[in-house]
Amino acid sequence: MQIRHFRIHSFAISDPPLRSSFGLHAPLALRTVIELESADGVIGIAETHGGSGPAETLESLRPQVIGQDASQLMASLTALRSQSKYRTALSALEVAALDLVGKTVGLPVHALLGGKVREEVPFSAYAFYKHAWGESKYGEALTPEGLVTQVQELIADYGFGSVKLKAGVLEPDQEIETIRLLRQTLGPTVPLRIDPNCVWSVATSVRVGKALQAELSDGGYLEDPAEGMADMAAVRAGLLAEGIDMPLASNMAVVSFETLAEAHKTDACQVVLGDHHYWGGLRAVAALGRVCETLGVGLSMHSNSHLGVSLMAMAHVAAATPQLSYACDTHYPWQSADEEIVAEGRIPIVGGNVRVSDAPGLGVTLNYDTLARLKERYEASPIRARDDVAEMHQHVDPHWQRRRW
Ligand SMILES: O=C([O-])C(=O)C[C@H](O)[C@@H](O)C(=O)[O-]
Ligand SMILES: [Mg+2]
Repeated sequence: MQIRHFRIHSFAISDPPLRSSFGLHAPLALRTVIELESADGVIGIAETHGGSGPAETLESLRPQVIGQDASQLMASLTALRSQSKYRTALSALEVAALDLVGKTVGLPVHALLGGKVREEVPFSAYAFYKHAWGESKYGEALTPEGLVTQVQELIADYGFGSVKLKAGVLEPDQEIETIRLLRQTLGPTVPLRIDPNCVWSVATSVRVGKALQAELSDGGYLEDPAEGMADMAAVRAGLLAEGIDMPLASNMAVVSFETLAEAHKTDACQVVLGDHHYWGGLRAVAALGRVCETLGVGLSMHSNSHLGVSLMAMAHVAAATPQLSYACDTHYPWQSADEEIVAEGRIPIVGGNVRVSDAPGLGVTLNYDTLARLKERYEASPIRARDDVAEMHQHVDPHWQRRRW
């Protein structure tokens, strides 16, 4: 399993005009796929964040990757683990190495992680306020009613059993109304979660939590309402003082084992959104499950605009992590079917679930024609990093600034 070739592919995929408190998604989202090829010609793959920064960090590790045995690669890179700038690159290398090992020995990645405790991994509908332009089949959603229509369409297409609202876009009262309308429309049993990406003050966060006490209970949560550990802890304390034991979830204050330890001291986070792309890989997320169990904290999963290699890697680790207590996030429905780089085709989401593959490795391989097309798009575009503010300035409001409510 000696690694002979290390290929790094930067590419761009279409992305609809989705809104968040950070601004507006650009028409192109950047991704990277890596390939590790062994002396026997077996290829392990992984998908990670895109643009020049991630590609350069991966490139800088080439001398430490070439010539290593794939089964020992992560051990050989141990010294870099403590440096946060390498965490995303190490995560991608770990996934690709596990895929290579799995494809060589004939075992699926979930088996290499200790075995699957579930065949199907639940994912949540990820609803966004959205503009009309672009080629997405989902139309404009800039009102509570528009958002509910979008969610109904997502559920009709994928059967999702829970819903996340990307908030921090409209006035908080309109977002409260959106969640209430979702509850009325979807009935009492669909868990709802709301994530304004830290754009609310402590007082607003507590006010929204109080207003949505009923709607966000029973499997829902309030995700990253306020910025930083101290404010998250203050929101928690404020809600408890009102007699509201609503879980706060986080992928912004809690981004590592170190920050989880800090959050635990102040009760700032009751649900961690793990993400193998930046927590250190699939085994780090599996370990996170153990830590969450020990701390009495729930586990969910964060996503970003992604394709099937990333989605299937999430499915493998989620299948092998007994502590997963919430449906995972995924942006997958926002990506175009004709841009899927997985040769086996688009990963089905049925009944809100992804069935984890039992084929060797991740169970997916690359469609090199599609990858070549998406790489050409990357080369032809000047975009090398995500900039949602610039998109807002260009397409919505030249004076837009991130609002703090
Ligand atoms: O839960 C989250 O914070 C995310 O999913 C982060 C993403 O970047 C999301 O805000 C987006 O796609 O705009
Ligand atoms: Mg979030």
